[in-house]
Amino acid sequence: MISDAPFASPDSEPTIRVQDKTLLGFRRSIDNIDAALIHILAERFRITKAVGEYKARTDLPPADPKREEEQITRLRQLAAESDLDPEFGEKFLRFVIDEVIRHHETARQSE
Ligand SMILES: C=C(O[C@@H]1C=C(C(=O)O)C=C[C@H]1O)C(=O)O
Repeated sequence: MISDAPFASPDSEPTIRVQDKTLLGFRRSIDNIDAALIHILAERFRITKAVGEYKARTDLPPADPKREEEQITRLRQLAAESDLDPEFGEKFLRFVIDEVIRHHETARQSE
């Protein structure tokens, strides 16, 4: 629950105060990180769009399972070294790669 009230009423869960300075400080950092993630993802999709167009022009298949496996292995390793759950790292990358392949299939159909 989010509230302006300084105290939680006794029978409810603790409330999050919108002026909580500590929480606001954390959230400013989260806001910057989320913005960076969006910019990084946008750049990645900008380049994979070019890859999709190139593959469609040159009759290459949309997906490259060997390359995906190499990337996933590499990024699982990086995740482990950075204290990020490698399972989560793989799931996230798989989600992104599947979307890229879908775009490549569309590019191929419209070629
Ligand atoms: C971007 C490519 O196309 C696909 C998408 C990949 C990705 O998003 O990392 C990797 C391999 C391919 O299945 C590529 O072949 O490099």
